[in-house]
Parts: sequence; C-alpha cells; structure tokens
Amino acid sequence: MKKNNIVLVGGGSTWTPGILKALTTHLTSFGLNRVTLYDTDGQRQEVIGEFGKILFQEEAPEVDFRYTTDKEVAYRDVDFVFCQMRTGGYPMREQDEKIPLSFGVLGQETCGPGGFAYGMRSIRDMVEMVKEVRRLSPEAWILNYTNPAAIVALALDSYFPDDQRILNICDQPVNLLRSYGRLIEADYTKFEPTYFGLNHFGWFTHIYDENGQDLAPQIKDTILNGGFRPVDAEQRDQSWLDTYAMVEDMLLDFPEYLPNTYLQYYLYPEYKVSHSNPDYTRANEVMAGREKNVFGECRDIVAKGTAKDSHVVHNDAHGDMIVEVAASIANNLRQTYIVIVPNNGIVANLPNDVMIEVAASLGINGPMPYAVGQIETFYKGLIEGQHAFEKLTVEAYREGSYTKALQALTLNRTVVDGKKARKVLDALIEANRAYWPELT
Ligand SMILES: NC(=O)c1ccc[n+]([C@@H]2O[C@H](COP(=O)([O-])OP(=O)(O)OC[C@H]3O[C@@H](n4cnc5c(N)ncnc54)[C@H](O)[C@@H]3O)[C@@H](O)[C@H]2O)c1
Ligand SMILES: O=P(O)(O)OC[C@H]1O[C@H](O[C@H]2[C@H](O)[C@@H](O)[C@@H](O)O[C@@H]2CO)[C@H](O)[C@@H](O)[C@@H]1O
Ligand SMILES: [Mn+2]
Repeated sequence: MKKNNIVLVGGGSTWTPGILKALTTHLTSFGLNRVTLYDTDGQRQEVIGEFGKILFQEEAPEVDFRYTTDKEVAYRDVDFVFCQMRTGGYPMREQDEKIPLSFGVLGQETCGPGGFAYGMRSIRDMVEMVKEVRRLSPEAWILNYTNPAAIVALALDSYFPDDQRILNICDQPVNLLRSYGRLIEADYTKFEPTYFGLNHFGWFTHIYDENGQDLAPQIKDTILNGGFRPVDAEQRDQSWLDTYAMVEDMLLDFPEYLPNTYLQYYLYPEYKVSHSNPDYTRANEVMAGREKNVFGECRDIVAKGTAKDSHVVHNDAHGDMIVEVAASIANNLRQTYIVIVPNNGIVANLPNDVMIEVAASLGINGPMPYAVGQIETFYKGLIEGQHAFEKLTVEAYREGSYTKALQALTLNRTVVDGKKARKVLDALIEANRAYWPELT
C-alpha cells in the first residue's frame, strides 16, 4: 500500500487532534509517510503540533510528523491536502452570529447572513490555497471541510472548473447516520443511504439495510415517538441537543424525508431567532468549551509527555470521515460517502452547475455519484432559492458587487425583507473590511 504525504491546512484547528488520532487508527487502510500541519497562526498551531509530535511518537513513530507556517514546506510534494481553515477565527464567527441577530435576523455560522459573511471571507483564502497547492503539488487531492462548504464548493468550482481533484465534504450526513444507528440499535456502517440536497440543506430519502429493507420509516417513527439525540449526545453542548430535537418538529410538519439538522434554520427562522441569545451565541459556547478544552488538554499532554488515556481526541465522525474518504480514493476502495459534487444531471430537474450533496462511490478517479432522478416541487423550490443565494454570493465576491450581495441576502429564506437585508449587509461590510473585497 502506498504511503502518503499529507498536509493539514488549519493545523491549529480544534478538530486537528481528532484528525491526527484518526490518521493513527487508520494506518492499515491509509498508509502514511509524512504528516505536516500548516497554519497561518504559528502560536496557535504550536500547541496542537507539540501534541501531535507526542501522539505520533507513541502511535506511529515511523511517520515523519512536523508542523510549519511556511507554505513552501507545507504544500510541496503532497498527495493529500486536508483543509479546515477558519478565516477570521472565532472572533469573526461571533460577529457573523451577533450582527444579524442585532437586526432580528438569524445568526448562524453557515446559514443565512452569517454563512454569507463567512463565505465571503473563506473564498479569498481557499482560492489562494488551491493556487499554491497546485504550484507545488499539481496532482494532490484537496479534501476540504472549510465552511461554509456550500459556498466554498461553488466558488472553487467557479475559479477552478477543470480541477477534478478538489472534493468538498461535510461530516453532518454521516453524523446523522451514526445517530440513526444508535437510535434504532443498528450498525450504521451497513446502511446504504440515498440523500440529496445542497450542503447543510438536504434530505435522506431512504436508508437501506444490508437486506435491502428501507429503515427510514422505522427511524421516522422512532423519532416521532421519542425524539432524537446525536450519537455522541453525552459530549454535546445543549445547543446541539436542541438542534437534534428539532428534527422531530421538522418530521411533524414535513414527514416525507429525514432532514439534515441545518434545515431548521430555513424552515423555522423566526423560532430560531426568538430562541437565540444575541449576547451569547454558539461562538461564545465554542470558545468557552471546545476551544478551551482542546488547547488545555493538548498543553496538559505536552506537560505530561504522553497522550495515552487522553480525552482530547475522542473518536469522532469528523476525523474518521476525512481519513476514510482519502483511503477510499487512494486505494480505489469505491466505498460510498455523501459528498459535494457538481450536479451534471444527478438530480435530473436541477441545473448542472449546482453543487449538490449526494451519495457517491469514491475511487481512484474521485467521486462517481449515484443518480437521484427527479425531485419534487417543494424540495426543488427550496434548493433553487438556496442555490441562487449561494451563486449570487460567489458572484458578489468575484465582481465586488454590492447589488449582488444585497440580492443574495434578500433571497435567503432567513432574511426575505430587502430593507432588513441592506441593514445587515452594511453592518457586515463594516465588520469585514479586513477580509472582503470592496463591494460597489
Ligand atoms: N464541513 C464540515 O462538516 C465541518 C465540520 C467541522 C468543522 N468545519 C470547518 O473546519 C474549519 C475549522 O474549524 P474550527 O472550529 O476548528 O476553527 P479554528 O478557528 O479552531 O481552526 C481554524 C484554523 O485555521 C487557521 N487558518 C485561518 N486562515 C488560514 C489560512 N489562510 N491558511 C491556513 N490556516 C488558516 C486558523 O489560524 C486556525 O488555527 C472551519 O472552517 C469549520 O467551519 C467543517
Ligand atoms: O458549532 P460547532 O463549531 O460545534 O460545529 C459546527 C459544525 O457542525 C457540524 O459538525 C459537527 C460534526 O458533524 C460532528 O462530527 C461533531 O464533530 O460535531 C460537529 C459540531 O460540533 C457541521 O457539519 C459543520 O459543518 C460545522 O462546522
Ligand atoms: Mn458541515
């Protein structure tokens, strides 16, 4: 089996320890020669990098592990790029959430105006990353988690239409599959799902088991009769438990398919605003929780000199998914994952240029998505509106167009009112001067 050189972009991410751990537990399916962390923030990355040194020394000493802030070192001679950067960090996520809320509009990291603002920041750094990687490692696979993945995917498709080795992914569908498995006491690894939509905007239509039986009706009944909790409920903050609980509400109103949890923001924006604290949002919860814990625990591990028995890296869908996706591509395993790809006829009644999220077989030539066919009017209408928002966001960025930015926000189901959209946009422009192109 080939031994790969990989770089993790956003080495200082709170998710990096989990990915590093997943790399060490998947060595028999994804061979490693070298693992490099790269981050623009050297101080942040150093804490995780020192933890990584100990982890690899203990679990996989044969792998060359290193961390750097030098792009030339990071991106040269690489087989796989795992990307998870956050331009502007949590302080800007806090702005994305709080600014819209201050106008009575949904404040969320990847949805609505927050997702728009974050997308406008991510595009710049993601485009630069791809250019630099292509200069130094033209053949590398770029697997991207960076959010908002829907907007990032559309932007990268528009900047690099001929690049067949960029794959945008999200761990939420597989998290839902794991959660269904726990709910009905079934092995989720045997599930064969059918799923369609955009990123953070999709539905499971069927979940077949290994005998060909569709488990979706049983899953829906179980949720409607007893609620829904994430597979790792014991490790979740209350806001995530509330989010999963909303799946029951969505099924009561729209019982046809199993919804992605993120649809709650589009189907019930007023409820979500009225249940948000404009002074303490998810960014505050993450800074006080996951960020503090991950960095604190990495420092403790470094002080102790061992990562054995540590909790910083509980086995999570996020780490497993990106490593398994890489393994499936590298070794032509043709396993099925739900990933983000250009539509090109997969959903028959949506335009080709929509970046859809669907199940695909992943092999040496990348994703081979399974056909979905025609979708019904309700879903088509929702997706077309959301796609128009995403497309206008990318065009607003590329053209520096205030008009397109205003159109994007007005089209978004979480905003709707044009006057409100203008107020939110103007405040977001002010907060993002260091990151966005000028919009005229
Ligand atoms: N697609 C998914 O399902 C999924 C799941 C989880 C997290 N994410 C995304 O992963 C990313 C990381 O999330 P986090 O919560 O750990 O954030 P974080 O702020 O802890 O980590 C992001 C890191 O990226 C670094 N960074 C910023 N700009 C960079 C650049 N241009 N080049 C290299 N590094 C850069 C930062 O310094 C920081 O260390 C975010 O984009 C988040 O939305 C996506
Ligand atoms: O609010 P955050 O920063 O905790 O999470 C935002 C991310 O939420 C989803 O990711 C889940 C992930 O699916 C699951 O594996 C587990 O690790 O929890 C994460 C949330 O805590 C979502 O898919 C991502 O796109 C978001 O970045
Ligand atoms: Mn996601």
